[in-house]
Amino acid sequence: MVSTVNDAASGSKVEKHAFSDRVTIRTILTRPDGGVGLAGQRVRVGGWVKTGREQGKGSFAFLEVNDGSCPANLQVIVDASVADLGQLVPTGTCVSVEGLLKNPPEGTKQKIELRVEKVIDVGTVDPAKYPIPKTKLTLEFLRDRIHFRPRTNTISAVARIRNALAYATHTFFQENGFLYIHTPIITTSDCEGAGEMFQVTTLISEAEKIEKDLIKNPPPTEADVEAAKLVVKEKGEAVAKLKSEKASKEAISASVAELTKAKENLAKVEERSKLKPGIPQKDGKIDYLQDFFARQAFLTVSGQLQVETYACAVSNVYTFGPTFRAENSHTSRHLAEFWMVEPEIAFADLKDTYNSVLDESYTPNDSFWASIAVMGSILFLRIWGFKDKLPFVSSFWLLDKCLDDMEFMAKNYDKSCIDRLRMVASTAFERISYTEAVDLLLEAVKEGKKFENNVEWGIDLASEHERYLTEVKFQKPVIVYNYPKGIKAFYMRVNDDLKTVAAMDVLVPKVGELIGGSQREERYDVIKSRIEEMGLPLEPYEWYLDLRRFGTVKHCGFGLGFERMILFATGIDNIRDVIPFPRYPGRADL
Ligand SMILES: NC(=O)C[C@H](N)C(=O)O
Repeated sequence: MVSTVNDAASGSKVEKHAFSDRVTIRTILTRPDGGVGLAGQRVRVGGWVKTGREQGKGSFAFLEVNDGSCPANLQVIVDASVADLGQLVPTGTCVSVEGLLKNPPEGTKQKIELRVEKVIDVGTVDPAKYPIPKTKLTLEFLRDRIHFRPRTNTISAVARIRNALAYATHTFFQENGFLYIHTPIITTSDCEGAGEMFQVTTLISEAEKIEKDLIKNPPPTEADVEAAKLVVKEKGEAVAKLKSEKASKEAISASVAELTKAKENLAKVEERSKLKPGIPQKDGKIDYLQDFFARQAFLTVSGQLQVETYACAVSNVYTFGPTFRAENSHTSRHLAEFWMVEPEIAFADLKDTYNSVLDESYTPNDSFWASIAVMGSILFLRIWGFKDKLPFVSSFWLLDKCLDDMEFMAKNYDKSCIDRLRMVASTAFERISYTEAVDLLLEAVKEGKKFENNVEWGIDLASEHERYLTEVKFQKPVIVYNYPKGIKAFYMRVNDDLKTVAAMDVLVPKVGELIGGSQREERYDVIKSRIEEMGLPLEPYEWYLDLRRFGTVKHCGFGLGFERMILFATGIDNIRDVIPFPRYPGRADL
């Protein structure tokens, strides 16, 4: 039995995994001594062979085994007397083995290796057929083998970083008194009013079912219905006759039973005779009353509107979940399904004093800065003047939790990713109004900078504009605020100039827009006319208007694109590679 074993010499022990009889490779290799102090201990490990080779004329084999608990592989040595080596060496083979940890001979790169005494289980691989046989494969190639890509160094590192950032997000909000609200995935309101929603309906599958059924069992004809009606009539008359003849109770109830059966049959025949192929229509339009929810429903584009109902009741809330946009975007920064962190705070407004709040030379050095989700919150707190509530801890969350993965990213994808995290943590963010941003872009154009998209006041900034501001002009995160109301959503608070809204976007190097937020319009009359002005129907937003009719409160919130934060942290170029199962036009594998 392999369990925790004490090493008397060093006092160190290797921890057994809580839910299996193995130890994770992480517990061996990520110790400060690299595992040296564990020599002599007996352990069981399980994992997948990254590379394997037979040595010494087939007398033993070296296997590099990885179990996903850390980026590093454990070197495993198996003698030919212990197992069939040919079965163990192909890349992708799964092995569960038991043996003794040993210090390898001087001069080798490993600090500790496992000498196998017993092979417990093998999940074999036919190398000629294994879809990801080589170790260096492009990320594009891996997108076509989505079920195997977690076995690669990059995708497993991304998974660990993603996990750490999700943990950081919840930790930050939990430690700062926010309630996590599970907003619905299926919704009947279009938060952004942009009509980019995926519809949720059973009308199509129901119609297909009916069509198939009607082919198999053709619907009853009018004559069938008449015949069934006739049977009911006859059975009814039979009952009446028996009753008038004062027949026995038994005879009457038998006859009533037959009548009931005939009536049931008629109901069925009538029901089936109404079945029509195709989507149900009424007055020339699709009849959503017959849909699953008896109305049109969609996948959410944002949890904001619903989370506002909780902000307007329990004050500090956040939601963190998947959101969906049916936007035909083929860029490296858009997904049809992505995760968003959305805090919402009541009793908060865009303070006139925020200048002074931001100008304070606060140099944060806390773990939460490493999670950019949290960076957003800190920004939020800074912008809205809650600076005294900033958390203070001594190290970077991501560098604390996943230093080895971050080093892997720095080595293979983006040399500057770790420095970028540090920079964001220690630099005061630039803060400019939209009008100033447009002026700066126009200035750049004058000086010869070429943009594909025309620059003028009133445009929605394109990603090339955003990246110019954050990467070239300021070379640090930039908060752009007070956007023209014409390009922003109906719920944003109209500023006194009546031309702009109290919105802010946070632009960061590498990704451009990371966060979009705003103060919400709390004035009933203003928001009602904004909805109308934008040509949106009032009826679906009546409940939202109620929040302003009854006990309205100033409140603010933002949405942070979780995958964009991972792009920012890792330096990976394409957003499709930082979500486990990317969905984009033309693709929804698994
Ligand atoms: N919660 C937010 O402010 C995010 C916003 N609803 C968006 O989707 O951009």
